[in-house]
Formats: sequence, C-alpha cells, structure tokens
Amino acid sequence: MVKINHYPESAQVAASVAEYIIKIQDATLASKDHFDIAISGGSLGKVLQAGLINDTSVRDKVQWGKWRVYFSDERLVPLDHEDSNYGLFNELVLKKLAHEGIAGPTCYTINESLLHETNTSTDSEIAKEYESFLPKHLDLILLGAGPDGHTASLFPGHALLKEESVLIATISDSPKPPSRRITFTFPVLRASKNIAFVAEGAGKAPVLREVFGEAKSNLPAELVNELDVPVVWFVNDPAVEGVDFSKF
Ligand SMILES: O=C1O[C@H](COP(=O)(O)O)[C@@H](O)[C@H](O)[C@H]1O
Repeated sequence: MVKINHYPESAQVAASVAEYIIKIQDATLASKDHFDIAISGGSLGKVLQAGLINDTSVRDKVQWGKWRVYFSDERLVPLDHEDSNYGLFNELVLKKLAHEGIAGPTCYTINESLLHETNTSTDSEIAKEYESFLPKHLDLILLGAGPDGHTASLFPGHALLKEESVLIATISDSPKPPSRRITFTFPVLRASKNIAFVAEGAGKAPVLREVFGEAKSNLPAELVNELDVPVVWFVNDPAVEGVDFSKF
C-alpha cells in the first residue's frame, strides 16, 4: 500500500514526517523496549533536524534513548568525512542533541578500522559486519529518492537490484560519488515493518512522474513501492508537479 502526502512548504513536510515517525515510535514502544529505525543520507538529514529537533513541540516526544539507528546505505569514507551519511546525521542531529544535553540514540556505523582509502579489499568485511548488527525486521526505514530514481545505494539498472543472498551489499561503481558504498538490499526493505520516502524539490519531479506513472519504469524507488510493506511518501508540491495521483 502506497500513500503520498504532499505539502506546499518544506516546513510542512518536516512536520508531517516528524508526526509520522513519532506515531510509529509510540506504536513500536508499546510492545518492545527499543525502536529500530534506519535513515538515509542526502537531504533527509535537514528534514529530521527541522522536524524532530528544531520543532520544540515534537522534541519532547522523541524517545531518543530507545532508538537504535541504522543507515540504509553508507559511503565507505571515514565517519567524519563530509560524504559520510553517519557524519551528516552526526552534524545535523547528534551534535544538536548533545548541545541541548539530550541523550542520543544508539547508532550502528560502519567499522572505520576496516576502511582502506585506496583499495576495496575489506569492503565486503565491512558489509558483513554491518549485516550482523541488523535486526530481523526494522520498525521503520526512511529513504530518499535521487533524481535518477535511486534509493539507498540501489541504482537504476544495477545488478544489486536483484541481490537476494546478502542483506548488506557492497557497491564499487556507484554512479553518484563516492563510488564505494554499502547498501541495504531488497530483502531488508521487504522485511521492514514500514517504509517512508522523503523527496523535495522540482529536480525530483521528472523521476517521480516516472515512478508514479502508468508505465512500469523499474526504477528502484518504484520497486520499493511495489513491496508488500506500507510505504508512505512525504513530498513538497514542486517534487510531484505533474504526477498523476489517481491510483494512490
Ligand atoms: O547518495 C545518496 O542519495 C540518496 C538521495 O539523496 P537526496 O539528497 O536526493 O535525498 C540518499 O537517500 C542516500 O542515502 C544517499 O547515500
């Protein structure tokens, strides 16, 4: 089941994403003592900062101490590198929490000590170790969608779209730099209890018209929509200009 929530302003997108996260957090914590959430890099970080931290009416509802945060994909760079998805989350969210004296979540990061700057020999060890951290079912995965339709580090037409044997795959030819990354594969997405996409800006409109169009595009974001998982999109109006919502 796919649902699209669209709003004129980015601030409304952030508020709606935050409300949705809190709803799933609360429902999850009613039956277990922690909340397993995966986040993505790119533009999502700012949305999380705006919705969960800057909005003081929401801030008190986030039970950060019970969150276990995973990354739907990670670039194979040091964690303090500007390309690191953890690094971005750290800058935009974790440091803010620390500054406010709020105890942050438990974050599962790649093992930096296995990183080699120029050779890829241990990338699969990094992926294997990361896979060992994953719970059987994530409570929520927050994804972005690139202007080419990629999500996590699953790119259009790439062989990893068909990867079923591992939960975390390595990629060394990412069309978007940096080229070396690890990523969730479809088995992880399929096992998740909930998935949400956040996509904003007119630059996303052409690809979202394809993802939500009549003709099958086979774009990664469309393949996620087709999973037997509740999928909710949070977008601003420019991102869905010309999208036909009639079937959603
Ligand atoms: O490379 C990546 O891009 C996607 C999309 O990013 P966005 O800035 O267009 O929202 C992101 O979801 C992914 O985690 C990241 O590694």
